[in-house]
Amino acid sequence: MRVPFIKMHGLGNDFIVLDARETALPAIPSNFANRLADRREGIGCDQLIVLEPSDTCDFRMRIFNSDGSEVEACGNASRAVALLHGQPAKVETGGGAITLEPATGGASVDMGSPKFEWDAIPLAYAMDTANMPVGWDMLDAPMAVNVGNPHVIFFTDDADAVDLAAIGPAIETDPLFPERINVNVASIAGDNHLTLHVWERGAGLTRACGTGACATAVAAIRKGIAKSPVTVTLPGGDLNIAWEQGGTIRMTGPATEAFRGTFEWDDYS
Ligand SMILES: N[C@H](CCC[C@H](N)C(=O)O)C(=O)O
Repeated sequence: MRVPFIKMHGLGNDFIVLDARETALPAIPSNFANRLADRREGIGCDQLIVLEPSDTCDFRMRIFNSDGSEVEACGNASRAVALLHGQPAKVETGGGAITLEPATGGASVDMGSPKFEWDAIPLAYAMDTANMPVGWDMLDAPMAVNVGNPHVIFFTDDADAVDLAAIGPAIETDPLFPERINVNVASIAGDNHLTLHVWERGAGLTRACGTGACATAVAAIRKGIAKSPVTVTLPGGDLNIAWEQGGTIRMTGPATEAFRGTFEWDDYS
């Protein structure tokens, strides 16, 4: 069965989008997302995004990392889907409902409210998520935030100097994080301006991570080292994150459609 796809990205964090809102697709088999995401034998992407009907929202967005794991949230893909959908929408995700507002060349997304409780991250045992008594090599005293998906955030003097490819996997899979974790390393780039690198759970180093930018901006505001709105500079470019204590997170930034095509479903299932 030939299936159409749309290839999109948000600041270089790239996606294959399958739109099953009008025409149902077969159930997503295990080992499907990772094979389609393979950059040599598949189409290649950081995440596979599947749009489906929803009983509670305008539609549902499912997110699969390139390792095949299905997860709760994807900020950059939310903006890409907003661009594709072309009008405001309330979208069901595993991490809760989000609101998309397309804007020229991208979108603004209400990502919902962050959670800080240790068991909402989740962590394997109780601790203060604003100043965690843990460390890995040169990274210590992180914060943790759930923005639909779980993030640990390290602030350091020079985020560009951290070899995140070397240390990221150990943190991602540490038993402290029963559902694994997205690993964020940030430094101050200026007033209300952060530099950020992310080792993504289930995808590794990406050129941008929208939920990582949200979690890191929220952590910086909570820590008192930045005020909303915060500009977050990732390797792929800038995102604008607005959040006030007690409110929801608003992420604004670009999204791009790269190309469209079709693939043979049976070759990957
Ligand atoms: N790796 C993430 C999902 C993708 C998030 C990222 N691509 C974004 O833009 O938020 C996780 O396992 O929670």
